[in-house]
Amino acid sequence: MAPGPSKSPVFVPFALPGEEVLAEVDGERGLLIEVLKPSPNRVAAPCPHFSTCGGCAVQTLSAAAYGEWKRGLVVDALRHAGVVADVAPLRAAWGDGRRRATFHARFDARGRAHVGFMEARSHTIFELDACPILAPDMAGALAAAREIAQALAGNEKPLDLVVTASRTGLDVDLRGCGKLDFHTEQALIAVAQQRDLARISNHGAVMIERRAPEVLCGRAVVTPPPGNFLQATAAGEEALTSVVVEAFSGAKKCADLFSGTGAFALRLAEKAEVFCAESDAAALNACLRAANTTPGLRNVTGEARDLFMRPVLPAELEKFDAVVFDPPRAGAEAQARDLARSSVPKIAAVSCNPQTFARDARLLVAGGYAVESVIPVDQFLYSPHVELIGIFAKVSARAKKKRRLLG
Ligand SMILES: C[S@@+](CC[C@H](N)C(=O)[O-])C[C@H]1O[C@@H](n2cnc3c(N)ncnc32)[C@H](O)[C@@H]1O
Repeated sequence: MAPGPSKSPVFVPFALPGEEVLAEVDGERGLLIEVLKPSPNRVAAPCPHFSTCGGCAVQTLSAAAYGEWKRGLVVDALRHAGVVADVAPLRAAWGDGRRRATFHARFDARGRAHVGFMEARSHTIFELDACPILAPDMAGALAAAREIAQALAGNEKPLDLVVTASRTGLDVDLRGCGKLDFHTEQALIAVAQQRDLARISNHGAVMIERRAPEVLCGRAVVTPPPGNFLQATAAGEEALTSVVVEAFSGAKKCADLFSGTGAFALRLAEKAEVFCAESDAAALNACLRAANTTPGLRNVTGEARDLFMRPVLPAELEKFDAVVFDPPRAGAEAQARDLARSSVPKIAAVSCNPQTFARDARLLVAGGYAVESVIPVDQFLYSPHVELIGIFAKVSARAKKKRRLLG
């Protein structure tokens, strides 16, 4: 962001703070032509597709500046919401790369499928053979996506392919192609065989499952339902869950709200009984099945429940020593209100959106919770996305009074 000719700010993608640049300005946006005076924080972009591919916009910041910038996104959101908290340095959790990606496909007039990511500032597909931020287990994902898309060429609708690396092979869920006829399904089954894919589904409906996809959650082996949410990197899931497991050590009864397929629950169940609540019944069942088939885990129970409409109430929460909640980007306002009114001793809030995290944290603080730690976690290398985790402890009325007296 820089002052434009009219002194109103102009957003110039790929320019860094403090730089002097030559840009073609159109309204509030500028097209970077040349960097005249580079920032001392500027480094060379590591990816050859930088600035053409729309995927990874923030590659030219030095590691230290990048870490401070992402941490700053969390600091700003908390400050804006009026929540006082020390924010830890950014934890890099890229591990060996992304184990899940959504590729886009579009078809040209000759019926050729173009598959890849969107180009920067455009609706054109940027085709690439390899993406450096994908995990090695995603090798072959782009080639498989291209063959699948080509088999759907008659379809013409814009298509998305969600590809997840599982330990039994790639798991592909198609979005946007509608109901397929017999011949197209047969062509896709042939691609699955040739490419040795684990599964292909069409918007959650399994078309072919050659092997059940498997993902490890601690000691448990989960078969996620098609197109299921999964933390973007295995290292990210490990980073987030290890903070929660450590914060909840000693807890005997825990709850995992917005539990998905049990990333937190199945690890916590190594030491504690866990209750899960999640709106997606298929994800919840996958978690419960994994819990039941993993020797040595404590009891894991669950309820398919819409926590926006029907949050777990303070009276229901009383039996838990610790609760983790990990909602979608919209956050968990209703659930945070009820958690704030409970006396659960320890709460972990996990989020992919600093703004809604800050709003929910403010509710917890207003309800008598103290912020013990806030840790930003980076799974989405080179993107403006940041995950974060906050640990909160209930301050009893007596302890609160004592703290006030002590200043
Ligand atoms: C960010 S994911 C977290 C999943 C899991 N904790 C994990 O780490 O893999 C959010 C989860 O919230 C679930 N969800 C979305 N809206 C919900 C709602 N209204 N009530 C309950 N669960 C919901 C989604 O299905 C998804 O599993």
